[in-house]
Amino acid sequence: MDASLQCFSPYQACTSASSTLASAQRLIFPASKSFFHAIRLSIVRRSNIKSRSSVGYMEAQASFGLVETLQGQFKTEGIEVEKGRGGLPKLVLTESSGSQAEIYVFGACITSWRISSEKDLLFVRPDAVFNGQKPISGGIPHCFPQFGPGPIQQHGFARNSNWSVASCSNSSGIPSVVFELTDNEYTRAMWNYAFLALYKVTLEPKKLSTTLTIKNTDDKPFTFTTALHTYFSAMAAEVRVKGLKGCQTLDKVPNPINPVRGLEEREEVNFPGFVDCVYLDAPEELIMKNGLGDTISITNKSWSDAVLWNPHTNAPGEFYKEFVCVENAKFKPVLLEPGQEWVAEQVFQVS
Ligand SMILES: O=P(O)(O)OC[C@H]1O[C@@H](O)[C@H](O)[C@@H](O)[C@@H]1O
Repeated sequence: MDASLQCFSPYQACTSASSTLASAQRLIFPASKSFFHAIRLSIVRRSNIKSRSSVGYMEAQASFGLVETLQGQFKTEGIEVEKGRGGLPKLVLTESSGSQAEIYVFGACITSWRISSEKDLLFVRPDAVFNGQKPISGGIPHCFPQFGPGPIQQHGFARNSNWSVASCSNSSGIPSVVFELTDNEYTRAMWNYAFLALYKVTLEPKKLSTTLTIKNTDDKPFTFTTALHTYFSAMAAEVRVKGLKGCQTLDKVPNPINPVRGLEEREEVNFPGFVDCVYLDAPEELIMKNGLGDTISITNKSWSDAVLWNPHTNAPGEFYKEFVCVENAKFKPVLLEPGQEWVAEQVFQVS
C-alpha cells in the first residue's frame, strides 16, 4: 500500500501573525535567524502549494510546539515524528524487518541507522550541538552549495538550515521521506541564487538510500560543490576501504587550501592517523569494513568523487577512535543552467 501523506502547514496560525514576526524574533529567539527565515519562507510557500500539487506539503520546524502538532496530524505507517535532542523534530523511520533511521528536519540530517537495536552504524560526535543554529556534527550532514574551504561558511548552509518535509510515503513496508530546501534570505546572503534541493531518504532491510536533487530555479547559471559528509561508527584504527586504488588524490593534510596531488596505490585504504583526502573520479562502489564486524557497500550514481576524513588527535578527546568519514562528494563544481537539475544517489547496504 502506498500511503502518501497529504501534508499541511502548521503555520496557518502564523499567516495572520506574519507582521508580528520581526518583533517576535527579537523578543523570543534573538539568535535564531534561520528559524524565522524558514517561517517567513513557509508563509510565502503556502501560496505555491497548489502549483506543487504532486508534492504533499508539510512544514516541520524546530519550535512553537510543532513536534506535537506534527505528531497529531502525521499518519504514515513506519514514520513517526518525535521530539529529538534539544527539542528539535526528528522523523523516525522503521521498515518492516525492524531496522530504523532517524532524520532531523534541521539540516535534513540522518543521525542514526540501525539494522539491529544494539548498534548504530552512524556516529554522532559527543560534542554535537542540537540547538537549531549550529550544524549537527555527525550522522550524514549535507555540504551544499560548497564543500569547502571556499568563500562561504565551511560546507555551506544546507546543514545549517531548516528544511521542510515535502512528502512521506510507505510502499510495501518501505518508508520514504522527501525533504526540501529552497533559497531564502539566509541562503541568499551567502549565495545569491534561487534553487530547489530535494532529498529523498528511503529505508529498506539492511539498506539506506538517498537521492539528492539540486535544481536551478534562477534565471542565471550557477555552480556548486557538495558532499554527504557521512560519519560511520567504526573502530578507526581497524577500518579498511576498498575500491580507491588508481584514483587521483588531493591530500588536504599538509594544507587544505593547497592540497597535494597524488595517486592512490593501496588496495585497501586505512586510517593510521590524521586523514583528509579527496579521491577524484572514485568508482560507483566502495566497500568499507568498519572494524566493528560490519561490511558496508557504499554505492553511488553521479557522486563522482569521495572524501576520507578522520581528525585523529586534532579533535578533542578520544572520540576520533570511534568513527571515520567516508563521503560521497562532488568536488569539481557542477554547472547548472536555469531550469537544469542534478540528481545523485547514494546507497549504503550491509551484507
Ligand atoms: O565540519 P566537520 O563535520 O567538523 O568536518 C570538517 C572536515 O570535513 C571533511 O569533509 C573535510 O575534508 C575536512 O577538511 C574538514 O576538516
